[in-house]
Amino acid sequence: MDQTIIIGADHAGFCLKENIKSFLEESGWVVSDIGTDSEASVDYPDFGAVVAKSVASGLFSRGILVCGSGVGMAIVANKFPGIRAAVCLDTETARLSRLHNDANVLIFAGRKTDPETARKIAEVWLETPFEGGRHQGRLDKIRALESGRDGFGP
Ligand SMILES: O=C(CO)[C@H](O)[C@H](O)[C@H](O)COP(=O)(O)O
Repeated sequence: MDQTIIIGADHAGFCLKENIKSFLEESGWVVSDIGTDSEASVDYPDFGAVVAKSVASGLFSRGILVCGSGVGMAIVANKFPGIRAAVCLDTETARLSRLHNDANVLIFAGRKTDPETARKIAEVWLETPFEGGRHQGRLDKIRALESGRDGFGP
């Protein structure tokens, strides 16, 4: 698997981002950190968009985002066609987001998840493959929705 990954956070996710970045580097990943670089208040869309665009364009195959609750980053990241971003508060959700959804962006809640739990979640998420099979057809339908080929809407 490609061992490079892009990571970003807002001020509420900064501390957890730093911790996860160290964990990834210790585990042999080459990490591209796009900020933020402190706990000074910033706007999560600025960072979520950079990570999501970098993954959607194929520059990176995986990304990680952190904000306070995970919700803001999820809303931003999932605006980009090709992005399947999952907020994971536990390892089971992380596992399923890979097995069933082929999630390509992992989102943490910096104000809810402790570093030890986050490291376990990241490990499971990075190591679990996509199961394919019946799940591939569902991803194909999401792709069709993104490109307007779904038959719904105006
Ligand atoms: O978007 C969010 C909440 O849905 C994120 O958790 C942000 O990190 C949060 O809104 C930031 O809040 P703050 O009061 O500006 O620190």
